[in-house]
Amino acid sequence: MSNKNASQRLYLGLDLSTQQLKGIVIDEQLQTIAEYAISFNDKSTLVHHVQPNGFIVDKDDNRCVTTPVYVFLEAIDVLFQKLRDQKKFDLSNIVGVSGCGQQHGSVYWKTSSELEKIKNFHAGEENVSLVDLLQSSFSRIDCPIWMDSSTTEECQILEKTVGNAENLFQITGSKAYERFTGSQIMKVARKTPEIYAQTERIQLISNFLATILLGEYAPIDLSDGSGMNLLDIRQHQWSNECLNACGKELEKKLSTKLVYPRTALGPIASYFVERYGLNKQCQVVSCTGDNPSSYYALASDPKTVVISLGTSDTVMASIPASAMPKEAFAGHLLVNPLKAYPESNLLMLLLCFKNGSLVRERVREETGTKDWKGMSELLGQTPSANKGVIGFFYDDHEILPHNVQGRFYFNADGEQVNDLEAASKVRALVEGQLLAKRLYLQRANVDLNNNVDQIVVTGGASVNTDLLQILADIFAKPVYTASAPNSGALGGALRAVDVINQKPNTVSSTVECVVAAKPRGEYTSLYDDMLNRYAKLEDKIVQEKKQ
Ligand SMILES: Nc1ncnc2c1ncn2[C@@H]1O[C@H](COP(=O)(O)OP(=O)(O)O)[C@@H](O)[C@H]1O
Ligand SMILES: O=C(CO)[C@@H](O)[C@H](O)COP(=O)(O)O
Repeated sequence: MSNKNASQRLYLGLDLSTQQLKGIVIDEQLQTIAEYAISFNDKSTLVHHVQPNGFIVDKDDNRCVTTPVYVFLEAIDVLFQKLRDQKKFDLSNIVGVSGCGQQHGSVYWKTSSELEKIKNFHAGEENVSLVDLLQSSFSRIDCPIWMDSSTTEECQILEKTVGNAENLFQITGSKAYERFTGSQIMKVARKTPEIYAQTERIQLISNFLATILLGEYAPIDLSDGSGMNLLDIRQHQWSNECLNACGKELEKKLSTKLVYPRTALGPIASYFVERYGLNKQCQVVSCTGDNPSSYYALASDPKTVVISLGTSDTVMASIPASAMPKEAFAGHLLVNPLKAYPESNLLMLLLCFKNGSLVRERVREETGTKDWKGMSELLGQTPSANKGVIGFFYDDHEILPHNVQGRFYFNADGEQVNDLEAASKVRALVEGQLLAKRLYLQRANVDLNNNVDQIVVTGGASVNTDLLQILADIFAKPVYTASAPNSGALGGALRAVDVINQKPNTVSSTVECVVAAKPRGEYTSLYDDMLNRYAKLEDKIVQEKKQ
């Protein structure tokens, strides 16, 4: 163990995301010491609870999408085993741990009694796993995740109960969205009242992660809590109106306490000390949503737009609370993890596009390309703006625009066509996905000319420099990437650094980013025109869907 250093102070960040659990260990200088990813679809690592994609699409209703809680639990054990078995550093040097989770998903606890076994775990029980210890803890095993879009009826009820969509937006920062936890909970309460009654605690995936690390129920954090349609984002409290609409005595099931993303919760559970060698002094810091966590890591100032190209594609920006629009828009406002409103008067804008990496993978396969390099070669065969061809790829019910599904291809004359040849299809996909990001930022009144200096890109696809060049050209802004693409996990590690070292509440640690693509001026007006055509064609698709 040559690299071990007894005085080293290390910080662990975790990201319990859609397809994997990621972990990153950094030192006091914010340098990466180690990175790990446990894929939910990898049979060689998740022996008992592997899932083909990390999630299950219901065969009778493809709008219902869940992940068994055991997948999360096994992945946590496997990640800590990997940490224990590596020889790079000593786990007892980890002084703080925090993390994040895919947003909106919910975990249903029947009882906390078995959590005691994690908190007060005794050596000698080494062979039991988290799944073994928590066998009777859950009132339902399948956790609805953010890809679920089965709660349209519940969304309508929620909006109606508070008056209308506009009112819900003014209270919670979002109109009703199917994946938001409020309507998901309402569905459990309406369709399976016996399960709702048996449920003692409902958690987001982020505070579920903190709960396992602590060995006791951890509170929901305000930034991730903003993705539930249940929180009053100005008051930083639950909205009683929304709670009452979604379930009986819901506050009790969610916990009254809400915390800011930088809150020390207590020491790590003895399970992790006894089994994996963590230090019993290691502190657990509150966990948040993967998007706020990435934003925390990468947004050095409010003029940075962060784009995550993961399973979903997301766009994040800061907007002053005073500029909160009077009219609801298609996007979400969250309690800002950087500088929490009202101190700094900033909210975090989040735009989420459901059809992200999985559609890019599918189109790559459809066009006969084996890998991302092959896809780049196809991209190289067509010019910027694709000779006027535009495509919309909503394989799954999209979020932006809301609930539209299908593929729509248009030629340079704006006529709909049945299919596109391979090279044109690949470019239509990439340009269409990236144009949508600019369009929805504009629709959310973000002034790209005056209020945005740079774009920082993260997530699995952020290593693809061809995508980043197109992004720079479409936005006419420089595009940066961080050295570690797993910024959600990194944000967790950085929050642990900030909390353990008690950095002032308004300054957060951020990582250095390097320029990955510069905008090429000759394409700016081409993409400005394309954006106008894209917006009109999208309107047409949405209007036709309504008829
Ligand atoms: N070179 C690449 N080009 C484009 N996409 C990539 C590349 N490498 C990985 N990806 C995509 O990254 C995705 C995973 O991103 P990630 O941010 O880790 O997802 P999540 O956090 O949602 O689990 C994969 O689905 C894959 O399609
Ligand atoms: O629903 C949203 C945000 O509103 C998603 O962004 C989830 O948070 C999942 O994130 P990834 O696993 O795609 O990073």
